[in-house]
Amino acid sequence: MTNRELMERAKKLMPGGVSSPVRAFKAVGGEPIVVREAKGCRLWDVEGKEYIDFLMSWGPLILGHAHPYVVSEVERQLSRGMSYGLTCYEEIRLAELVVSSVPSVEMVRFVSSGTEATMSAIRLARGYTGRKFVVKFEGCYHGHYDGLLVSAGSGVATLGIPGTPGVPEEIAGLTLVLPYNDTDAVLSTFERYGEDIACVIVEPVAGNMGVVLPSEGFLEVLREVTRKYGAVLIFDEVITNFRLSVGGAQEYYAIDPDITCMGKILGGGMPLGAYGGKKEIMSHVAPEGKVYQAGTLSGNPVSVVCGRATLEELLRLKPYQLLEERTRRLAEGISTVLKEKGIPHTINRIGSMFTVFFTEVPVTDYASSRRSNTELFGRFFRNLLHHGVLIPPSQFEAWFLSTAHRDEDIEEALERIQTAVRSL
Ligand SMILES: Cc1ncc(COP(=O)(O)O)c(C=O)c1O
Ligand SMILES: NCC(=O)CCC(=O)O
Repeated sequence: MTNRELMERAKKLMPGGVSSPVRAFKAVGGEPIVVREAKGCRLWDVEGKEYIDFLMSWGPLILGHAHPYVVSEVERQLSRGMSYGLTCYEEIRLAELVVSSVPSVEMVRFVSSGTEATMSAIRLARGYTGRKFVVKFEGCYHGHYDGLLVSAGSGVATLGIPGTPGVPEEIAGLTLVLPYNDTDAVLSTFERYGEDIACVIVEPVAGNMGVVLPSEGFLEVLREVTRKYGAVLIFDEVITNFRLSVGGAQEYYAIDPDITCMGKILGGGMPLGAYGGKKEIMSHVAPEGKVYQAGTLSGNPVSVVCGRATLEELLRLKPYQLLEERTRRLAEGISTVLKEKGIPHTINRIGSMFTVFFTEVPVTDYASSRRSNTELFGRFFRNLLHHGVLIPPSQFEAWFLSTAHRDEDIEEALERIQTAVRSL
């Protein structure tokens, strides 16, 4: 069976042949691949073609695919039951790890995805403050919750979907959208609407307009102004949790948010999300408080074991320095290859995540990231895929490294990328 045959079958059964829009390769063109299996930093499609993987399931797999310890812990759990609908021992173990690792989190509620985490965090912020406005930043993506799809990044940016039919104006109107890194806009918005703002939600390092770092003082201003006006500061760390450091971006930048949204690495590849924060705020969540939020499969035992095993391994390995060095070497190597070919580009990188933008201008917000040459990105993506390198099928996403990407894999990837770029 070929990728094409299977995608044709898939398209008759599922919209676009996918379970999530970004998987359809729409913005980059070419044939989407259908995955057969993956191990470590490598992935194989149904035709048996091998890829060095820098998509890494969009972030969760910081230990690589099918890490032996994680797999053995998950297998052990599988035979003990896949869902109980009651609190289980493994949930408590993961909660303890999260609370001891993430500086601002004193209590945590597990959910099943990043979207559920941000949606629930917004509800909690509104319930806690009794206010309705939400401040978000252009090009940040916080999952597909109605009020957060406004001016969103990721697939919404990639597919150029303006707003989203199905989100009523009345709901979109409660979201105030500001440019990322624009502290003046933040301050003037608070001067005008401050008493009605429930929360600011931000990716402390943006990953969904491509990687964009917070400029100096940006996160500090968010912390100060929300505190001054009694609004809740929500860090969406769905990408950055356990990626920039064990304590995430809040530890990296030493900022103390009120609520943190988690996902991806938290579940180590299984469906799991969480939101957590100060006891003062989390005690408003039902049944302790009145803000309702629930889930049949929330805190699923298999997911929490997968997450627990992943975090244990991260705490044991402390791989952040090594990941940083390897990622730097890869990013610098790509830059050299592109320079040889005379292709203007900007690479934004932090730790083990980065984006190659096809523009010379510094990328500091959504407007500058949109100046990238997406047609060239499409060709770059397709050539890389052809030569066995899998990266996110969008200019507006992050590449991820894992501990399974060894030095020799980085060398091999750079050789493949060089060949791919030469034939651009
Ligand atoms: C920063 C951020 N928040 C939230 C989400 C939503 O998470 P999920 O796709 O698990 O619903 C994502 C990714 O999709 C994300 O990158
Ligand atoms: N950075 C954006 C995502 O991770 C989204 C993945 C998806 O929607 O399938």
